[in-house]
Amino acid sequence: MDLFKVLTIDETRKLIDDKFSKIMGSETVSILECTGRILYNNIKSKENVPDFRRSTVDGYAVYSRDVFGASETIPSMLDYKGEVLMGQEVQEEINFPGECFYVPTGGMLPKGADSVVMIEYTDKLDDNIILASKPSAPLENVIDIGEDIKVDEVVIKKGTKLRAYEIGVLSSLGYSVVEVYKKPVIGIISTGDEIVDCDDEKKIGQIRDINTYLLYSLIIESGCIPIKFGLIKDDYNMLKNTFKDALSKCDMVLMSGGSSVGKKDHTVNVINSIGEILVHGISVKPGKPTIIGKAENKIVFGLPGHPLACAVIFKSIVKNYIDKIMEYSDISYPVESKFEINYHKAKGREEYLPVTLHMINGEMISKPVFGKSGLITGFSKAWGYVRIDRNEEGLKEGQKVSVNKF
Ligand SMILES: Nc1nc2c(c(=O)[nH]1)N[C@H]1C(S)=C(S)[C@@H](COP(=O)(O)OP(=O)(O)OC[C@H]3O[C@@H](n4cnc5c(N)ncnc54)[C@H](O)[C@@H]3O)O[C@H]1N2
Ligand code: MOO
Repeated sequence: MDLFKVLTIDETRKLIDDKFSKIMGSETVSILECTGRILYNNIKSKENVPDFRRSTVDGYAVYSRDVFGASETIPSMLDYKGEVLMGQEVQEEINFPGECFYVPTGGMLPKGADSVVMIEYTDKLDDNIILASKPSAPLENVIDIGEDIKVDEVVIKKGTKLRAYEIGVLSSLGYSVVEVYKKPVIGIISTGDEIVDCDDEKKIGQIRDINTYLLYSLIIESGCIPIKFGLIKDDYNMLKNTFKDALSKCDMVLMSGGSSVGKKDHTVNVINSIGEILVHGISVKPGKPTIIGKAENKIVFGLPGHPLACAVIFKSIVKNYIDKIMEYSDISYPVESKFEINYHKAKGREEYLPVTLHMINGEMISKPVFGKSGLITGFSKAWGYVRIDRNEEGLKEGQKVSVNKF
């Protein structure tokens, strides 16, 4: 396959969709361990929440018609029938006209009561008579049966990423465990004679490994399990053996470096020796010399060595595939801003430009962070990125742009 017969990002995503149909299986995990996991099935409620009428205040449970028109000058006179105890079913009921029950916040309303008058608006005339000086409408200060969740309602949809709020819903419905997608296991192989590990001694001409750690973190952020297969020298056999090992242990493999056309760029040959190359070159800046292959029915990515290019391809292509196999759609809401300067780019490549955001005179302004894709600080200094379409020639000063968080 010729290098740089490039596909667009959209064509690349479509090709991945066509060639790979894998969907992850499920596992059951405790709700204490499921933050950020993707839900495998719809969660349907077997019950109403709450399943009894509950007071939201400390006060007197009444029939609203009994306090209609009550005021400080002409209070409604109510017969006190007793007290509701927390956590207990109330057997008694109140009768019209004029009966009431004391009810604490969260307590069950007796039958016949549809409203609660807050204690602040009542006076105890004697042991049997309560005066209410304020009206209380039907269901005022009350959570009705099924007001939160109705029986048979789908409360959380399959494919939802579980947050604290969904976990609260699960516990309210009596789920202590939940079925979620298994985390994809992703292998990372970094290649290059010049790369040393971050705590190794470094000589002139060598650089510390960034991509292993960058990818490791991006994989965790994306809800997957990373496995490091180490730093491999530019040696075909060593790379092939490590690649085989990674394929046997992982759902997908990411190789960083060696994706271009240099003499020591072995990634293409190694993938070809076991599987096939599907893409070599994407029209995106940075990240053009990306490789996508298929080996043992698994997807394999050859990511560019330049750290920013490696991150852009992860975010735009790899993450898209990860979401797909967990049937998750990541909806992110960009921040709208005005671009600070005129910025020129060549037509033909989609570009991911890192930017910072600034509130200036009440307007959100985005400023580009310039830097080559071999520099790591481009994204660490930035808040997010602006995606510039491949057919655009750049951005104009003052142009409205959407900034996505990185
Ligand atoms: N003749 C051409 N040369 C290059 C082209 C091209 O089109 N024609 N494309 C350039 C672009 S764009 C990129 S991106 C790089 C991609 O190169 P490779 O994927 O083959 O990566 P390497 O050559 O191995 O490394 C490139 C660069 O990145 C550094 N690197 C590699 N791995 C790591 C790591 N784990 N952590 C930190 N930095 C890493 C490496 O030292 C190199 O400086 O190719 C251009 N060349
Ligand atoms: O992908 Mo390269 O990083 O455009 O520098």
